[in-house]
Amino acid sequence: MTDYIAVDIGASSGRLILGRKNQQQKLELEEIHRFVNGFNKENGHDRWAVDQLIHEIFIGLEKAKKLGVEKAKVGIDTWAVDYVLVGMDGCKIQNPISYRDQRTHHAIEELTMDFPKEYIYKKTGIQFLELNTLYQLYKENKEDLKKTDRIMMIPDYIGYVLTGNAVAEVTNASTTQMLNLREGLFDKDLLAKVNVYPEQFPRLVESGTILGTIRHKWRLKYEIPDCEVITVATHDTASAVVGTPGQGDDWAFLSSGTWSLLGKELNIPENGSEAFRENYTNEWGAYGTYRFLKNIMGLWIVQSIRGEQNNKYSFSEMAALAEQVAPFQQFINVNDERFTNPKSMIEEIQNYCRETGQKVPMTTGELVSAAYCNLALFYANELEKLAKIVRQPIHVLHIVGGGSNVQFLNQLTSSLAGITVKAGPSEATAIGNLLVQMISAGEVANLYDARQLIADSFIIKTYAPEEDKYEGVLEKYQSFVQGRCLS
Ligand SMILES: Nc1ncnc2c1ncn2[C@@H]1O[C@H](COP(=O)(O)OP(=O)(O)O)[C@@H](O)[C@H]1O
Ligand SMILES: C[C@H](O)[C@H](O)[C@@H](O)C(=O)COP(=O)(O)O
Ligand SMILES: [Mg+2]
Repeated sequence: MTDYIAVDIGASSGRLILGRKNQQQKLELEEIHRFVNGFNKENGHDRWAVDQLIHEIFIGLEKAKKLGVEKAKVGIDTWAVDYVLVGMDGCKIQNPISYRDQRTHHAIEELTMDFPKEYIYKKTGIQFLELNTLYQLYKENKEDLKKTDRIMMIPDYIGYVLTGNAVAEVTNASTTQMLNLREGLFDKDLLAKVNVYPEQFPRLVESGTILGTIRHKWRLKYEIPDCEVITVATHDTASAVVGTPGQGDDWAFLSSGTWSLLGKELNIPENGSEAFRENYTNEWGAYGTYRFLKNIMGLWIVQSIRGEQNNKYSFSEMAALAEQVAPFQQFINVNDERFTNPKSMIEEIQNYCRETGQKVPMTTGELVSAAYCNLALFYANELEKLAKIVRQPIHVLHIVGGGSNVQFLNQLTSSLAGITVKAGPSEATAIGNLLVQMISAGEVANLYDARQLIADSFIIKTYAPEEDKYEGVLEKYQSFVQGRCLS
């Protein structure tokens, strides 16, 4: 029986999860290590401590060895868009800058002055977010860029440090907004626009490619199993979509973690005028699919509230406090860029409500209820648009990720959107990571069988709309947001 280890590093936390098929042919998980992730100010920018993340991975692998794992396959997935500049000496030039750093403010307007957005969208089908790699490279330190031999996306860089082999895995490479949909390569015009040469990116590979074994020098330093690294769907959201047990074609996914990513898995990209107008993206998925989705601010808002209160409450305690508050006391456009990285999320929410003449949430319960209610409203509003753009009905929303634990939010979403919600698994990203490894090892036949295995192995909770509850609330929200631009 082969052991598989998923390394899933989201924006707020990382985890190593050991997976294997048990005697009953069910997928069995064991969380062997969890650690906090986050960015800090360093050399004038918000940066990720990537060496610490790599150290945490080795600590997790040492724990696997102590559990008796002698040999394993390993897959690494992380958040998107961010990258490491690697110099001629093969070493990183600086710690990678976080996508929430202020440096890309107004970068879209600047870059698209002489490079129309419609043209970029036709080429790439990727949504316009200031955090995209394209705008980060546009604003990158020119001296550092000149010293750069390779530009590696975060999970590719981690795989490179572990094995010595550098690749650009397509699901995460697509989030750069520099992959040409038609050519299947980095777009020459966009590379030139940001002064990057094609050879500065490693070769593109599909999910499921064997990257190599962990270098001997690491086995001298850490007591770890004999590991072979597989390049999985290295964008964590791509792994989350693989790990979503959707069946048939009337389902949508909501990867609910630090970000909420709401979308549908398509077999051909949808980069027409309506998708462009609604700023939907066509991130590449595993096995030739496309993740037609929209980024929504997500539980970052709740994480920020918790952090500002010195983690006084656990997330489940915060959810319980929110449930005691009468819902929908104020409307908030959660995608307003003011919530991307404010000094104080609590003050930003309160100022938003003051400026719009609404009740100001003061207690933790009121603040978290405002976050949940307005996330659910955003989801319901977007589901209507999503179904229209893809010209397919959506009857089921699969909510996966940590947010799938929030029963109150799951039920609100089902009632507002008027559709069935299926919640779980919360570790869908890690599960999707493991399943791509199992498919590449021939232990699971394909994506369809992988999703069947998930449905058979984990408890998925179903929520049905509560008839006539919150009658008219969505319509009132829609007219409120029409009065304010909704990104
Ligand atoms: N038991 C819980 N109750 C309420 N919220 C939860 C619970 N577990 C996780 N969450 C929510 O899920 C979020 C983390 O989701 P996760 O998918 O682990 O994020 P990421 O992968 O971005 O680190 C937390 O910020 C929290 O809001
Ligand atoms: C900027 C990207 O959209 C972002 O990386 C997002 O895809 C992501 O990382 C979601 O994963 P979390 O687990 O961090 O919410
Ligand atoms: Mg995650």
